[in-house]
Order: sequence, then C-alpha cells, then structure tokens
Amino acid sequence: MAEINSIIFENNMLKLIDQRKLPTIFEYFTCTNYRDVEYAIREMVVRGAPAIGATAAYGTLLLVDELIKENLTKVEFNKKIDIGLEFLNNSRPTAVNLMWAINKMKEVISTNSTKSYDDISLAVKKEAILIHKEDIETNKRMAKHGAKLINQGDTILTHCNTGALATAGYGTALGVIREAFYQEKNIFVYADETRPRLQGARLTAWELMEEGIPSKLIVDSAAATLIRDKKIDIILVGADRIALNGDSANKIGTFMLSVIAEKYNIPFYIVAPTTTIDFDIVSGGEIVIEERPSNEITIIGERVVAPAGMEVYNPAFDVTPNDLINGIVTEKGIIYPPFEKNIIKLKNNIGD
Ligand SMILES: CSC[C@@H](O)[C@@H](O)C(=O)COP(=O)(O)O
Repeated sequence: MAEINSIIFENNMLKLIDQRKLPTIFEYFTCTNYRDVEYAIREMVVRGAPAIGATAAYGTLLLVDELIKENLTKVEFNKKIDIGLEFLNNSRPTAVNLMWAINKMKEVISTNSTKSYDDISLAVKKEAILIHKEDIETNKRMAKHGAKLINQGDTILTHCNTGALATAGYGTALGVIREAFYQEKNIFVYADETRPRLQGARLTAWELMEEGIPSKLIVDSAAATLIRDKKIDIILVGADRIALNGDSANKIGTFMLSVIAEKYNIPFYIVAPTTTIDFDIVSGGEIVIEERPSNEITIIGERVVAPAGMEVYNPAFDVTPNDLINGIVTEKGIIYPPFEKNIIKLKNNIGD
C-alpha cells in the first residue's frame, strides 16, 4: 500500500505536497502562517475538497498562534480572528469542505473564548488534528461501502483526482478504487486527463502508478467512445458540494460524463464524505461555480496555445443533476434516490 501524506503538520508548520509540481517534482510547500495557507489553497498547491478543508483547519491554528503573539485584548483578538477566517474562507468558493472546516474551527474558538490564549490554541490544534485524522478514517469507511459496487474484473472510469492527494489520505472515488484493488477484484481503470489543470494526468495517473493499479490515461473526449463501446462498467467521481436534492458539483466535465453514462446505461456514482453535503442548499442551482484564470487554458506548460487576446470561459466545476446519479457513496453508506428524502434522513442521523 502506497502511503501518501498530502498534509503534514509538524514544528508549527504546515507542509503540503506541492500538487502543481507533480508528477515530475515531489516537493513539500511549507506554510508558516495563514497567508501562506490562503495562497496554497487559491493557487492549488493543495486541492480537492477534503484536503482543502483539513488545510484550512491548520490554517486557523496558524492564524490563532500568530494573533496570540500580538498581545491583543480578547475583543481585538476575536475581531482579527473573524477577518482572518473570512480571508481563508474566500480562497476558493465551490468546495463546501472549506466552509465546513472553518465553521468547525470558529465554534471551537468561541466555545473556548473565556479560556487563556494557550488553552484556545491547544483546543484549536486538537480540532485541526481531529479533522485531519477523521477524514482519513472516513475515506476508509467510504471505500469499504463503495467497493461493494465493484465486481470482479470491472473497468472503472474516473475523472479529476480524488485520491490521497485530494483528501487527508486514501481518497474518495480513488479510495474506492484502491479498496477494490486491495480486495483483489482484478480491476482496470481509465483516468480522464481532466483539462485544463490535468489533475487526472498529473495526479491520478501518479497515484495509480504508485499503487500499481492497472490503468490507462485518456483525453477527456475519449470517454464517450469507451462508454459507447461498452468498455466501462462503472463511473466513479468525487464531489465538491452536494445539495439536499443530490445535485452534485464536481470538476468540469463530470456533468458531460453523467449524460453519456445515462444514454448507455452505465452506473454513475458520486463518492464523497458527508462533510461535502451542503445541508443549507436545496439544489445545485445555488452552488457558486468558481471561474479560474484564462491562462489555465491558453498556456500549456510554457507554450501559448491560443492567440493573444482570445477570450476564455473557464469554469472549474459543473453540476450533475440528481436524476443522472445512481447513488452517492458516503462513510455512512450509499445514499440512493429519492435523494432529497434520503439525504434529510442522513442529516437527522448525524444530528447536524
Ligand atoms: C476528493 S476530491 C473531490 C473533488 O474535490 C475533486 O473531484 C475535484 O473536483 C477537485 O477539483 P480541484 O479544482 O482540483 O480542487
């Protein structure tokens, strides 16, 4: 089993595998303060919804520890905490795990607000470590549920990177694939390259090779042909935000896959922890879709691939409507339609 530690907190520093540099360079990016953390999330040093959440939790700890050194009154401290957390919260808009983690940290700070600064810092550190550790455990539980969907000899199609790099460890959709591989299900994986940031080519392919999972890389537009030709048994993808009705935002191109999957009757599953469900929104129409800079499309590596001045539309995510989703694999089990009813049932079970 390949151990990939995407996030390490030691000596009051946060170390993140620099995902911009993989697969050619394996290097950690060090954050010594919360501004570094905001930069790392915004610039996608770290990416993937659960990984962003755990990173922001440690970012909160760095913020608290920095403010403690400023000898502030509690009123000033709380005001600066709010400003700092808002700054972290705005680093990327779509993954709800970011807001979820920041809200958790806010709660801890507020519950401990009458205590000494050292105690506040300790409580925040404990919570950040818990969020980090729990995500790994959650992924492993989710993988066990999801692996039941995989039959001996199945060929799986996946999009973007949903592995150990995209989470605190193990992965969501790629975690299910990992689990099925460990269970010796004789699987084969097709990984979409995932334009424009190439998370599939650079990161998923790297993780698949580290594990020795039989696989091939394809360009995104080859997926339709494979699906039509009955070369795919199941499609597994992650999510950045899931609405109460099951509509799921994920990496741009996911929606297209779901439409083709429905046409050819291929099961299409979302794999995501319950921290990716936004219980405050009713449908996918309420999800803010991040638009990223044009140079992600017009430049590949050093090479300019579009004429200067060409306008670009570059949404980072799209929303797959619930009627194109066969099920949502979570750490609590697999949620099946009707999603609205079953997600509310799950919400009541986790007492949120
Ligand atoms: C466990 S990962 C789920 C999603 O976060 C993943 O599929 C995805 O879309 C990541 O997008 P990214 O822009 O790379 O952060």
